[in-house]
Amino acid sequence: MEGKKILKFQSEVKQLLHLMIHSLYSNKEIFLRELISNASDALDKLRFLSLSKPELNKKIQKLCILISFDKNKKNIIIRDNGIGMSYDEIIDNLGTIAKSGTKEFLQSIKSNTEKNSQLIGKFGVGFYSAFIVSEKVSVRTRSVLSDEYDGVLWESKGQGEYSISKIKKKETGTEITLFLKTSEIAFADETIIKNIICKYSNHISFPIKMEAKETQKNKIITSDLSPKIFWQQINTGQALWTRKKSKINDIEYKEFYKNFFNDDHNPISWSHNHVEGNQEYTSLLFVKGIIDSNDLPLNVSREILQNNQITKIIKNSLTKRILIMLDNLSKNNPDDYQVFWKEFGLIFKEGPAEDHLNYTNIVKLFRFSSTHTQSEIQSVSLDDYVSRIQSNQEKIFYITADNYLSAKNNPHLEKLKEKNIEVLLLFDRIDEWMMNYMTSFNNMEFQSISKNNAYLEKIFSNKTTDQKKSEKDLSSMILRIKSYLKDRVKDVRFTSKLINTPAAVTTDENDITTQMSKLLISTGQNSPEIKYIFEINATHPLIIYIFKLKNQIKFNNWIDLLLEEALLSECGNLEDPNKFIHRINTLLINHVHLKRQTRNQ
Ligand SMILES: Nc1ncnc2c1ncn2[C@@H]1O[C@H](COP(=O)(O)OP(=O)(O)OP(=O)(O)O)[C@@H](O)[C@H]1O
Repeated sequence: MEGKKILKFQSEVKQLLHLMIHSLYSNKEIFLRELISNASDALDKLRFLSLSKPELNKKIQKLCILISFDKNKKNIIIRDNGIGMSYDEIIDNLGTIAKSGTKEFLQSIKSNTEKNSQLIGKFGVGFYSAFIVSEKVSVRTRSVLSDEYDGVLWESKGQGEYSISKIKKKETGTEITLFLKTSEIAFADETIIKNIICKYSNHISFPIKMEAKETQKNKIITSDLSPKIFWQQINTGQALWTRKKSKINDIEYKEFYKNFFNDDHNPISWSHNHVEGNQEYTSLLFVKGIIDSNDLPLNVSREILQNNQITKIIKNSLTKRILIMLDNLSKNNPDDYQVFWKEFGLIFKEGPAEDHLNYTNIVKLFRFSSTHTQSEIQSVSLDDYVSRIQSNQEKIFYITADNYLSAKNNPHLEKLKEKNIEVLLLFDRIDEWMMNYMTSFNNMEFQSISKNNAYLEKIFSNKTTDQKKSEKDLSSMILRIKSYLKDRVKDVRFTSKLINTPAAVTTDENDITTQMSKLLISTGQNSPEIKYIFEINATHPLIIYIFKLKNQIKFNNWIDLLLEEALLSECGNLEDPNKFIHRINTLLINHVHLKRQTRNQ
């Protein structure tokens, strides 16, 4: 041993170690998963390095991870013949935290003490988890690029400092010895170690071997009378996705997902396929997924991989597969699909704009709130909508608003509700933008009911005799309003859309909608000013009352009030709310005076 140095851990490592050791760590056994995963990474790195250094080829013939234990010495040893570490690398890797993920983990831990133990499971916390069960950890390592006198011994009790010295090490690779705390000595046990490996590390593609003694069952033919030690492979050595679908049960898929992706929850669904043909690959998809193919180039720069023709073909077919998987889930297990939609619906809504190729299959998976279900829960599919459509209905109606209640109570819905025509209620912020791309379904166009349009006119053209008479009687009112409002509105007209509401505003077919304008403004862009069409319900008692007003000032005041009400309902706010409040108060005072006068007479 040469030049032993004592060095201090970076302060974040100290924090992490403190947490590891003192937090309520219910899941102590994961220390082995983390160390095996590091060993497996080290083997992968060596394999990768050998691509550019053929002299390392013979080292990659027998890559493996060896685990041994000694109950009496209270230790567990994890060995790999991977890439190893040099003196400087070990200081960088085991003395500091360079990974942003670990920093993020520390951050979340600090602000969320209650969920600490849950959180630890979510992040791969790596090497330092060894200190959960060990009072001392010793690492003997030698980089494949160093000679035998450049081995390194790193030791620490996990209390703020570590020692480091140069040693002679014959083999390249890393050997980690865990000196177990007395309270954790139970981990030095064959069955326990085997179970942990099978639970967390079965999918590791390198053999994980354990020291085993000869027993009656696994007798080795030997002339020697003393029991033989040999290395027994514990993991199946075959990644889960490479096994036959029929030989894997649901529990294995679920456990694999949770361990591989560091997730506490079970996957909602998965799709496991082996494809043969021009390209051969296996995929196991949980939205997060694994693709295993020998056809991909070994030169794994992300750009090269993404632009590769084979990657593009695989990507296209996997997108289709995921859409089929979701479609099956939505049909066979709508409750689980609802969980998916709640979590990912917003992202999914980017689909029509981003992926024209799969447009039909994407929009089929959309779920909406509608006037039929009368619920904020987005559960209506476009197929559901079409199945309930009226015999003469040619379009799919929708309305966009800031939230469910303003969509549901929008006055534009009044007549449609009476006619039993279903309307989709869209109130996610992305919806208005999405509707620019979601133009049709099953050859039916979408139609916003707050936009003026010839088809909507047609739907409402079937006016009652009362309505026709009222509109005829009140026809002069339109001109009177127009000459007062002038260019404050684009047009004034009668409407038969409304029942309980005296007036409403709509936008012209080719004009920008209120929601789109709001979206532009909220993203810091300029929005053109909207000129609304002011629509009057000629059968409403208030309109009939106003029509009869001879006093022009009073008439104008009422028209202002109706326009403000309509704008408030459409936009959710007013340019000058105080003016509106003042107007209402004046009208109320007049009303009270009038009542008093009548009583006094
Ligand atoms: N057996 C090993 N052989 C070679 N290098 C290793 C080994 N174990 C750890 N290392 C080095 O130490 C670094 C830190 O390990 P640590 O487990 O803390 O984090 P990580 O492996 O980068 O991430 P994760 O949190 O996902 O495990 C690794 O990135 C690797 O470079």
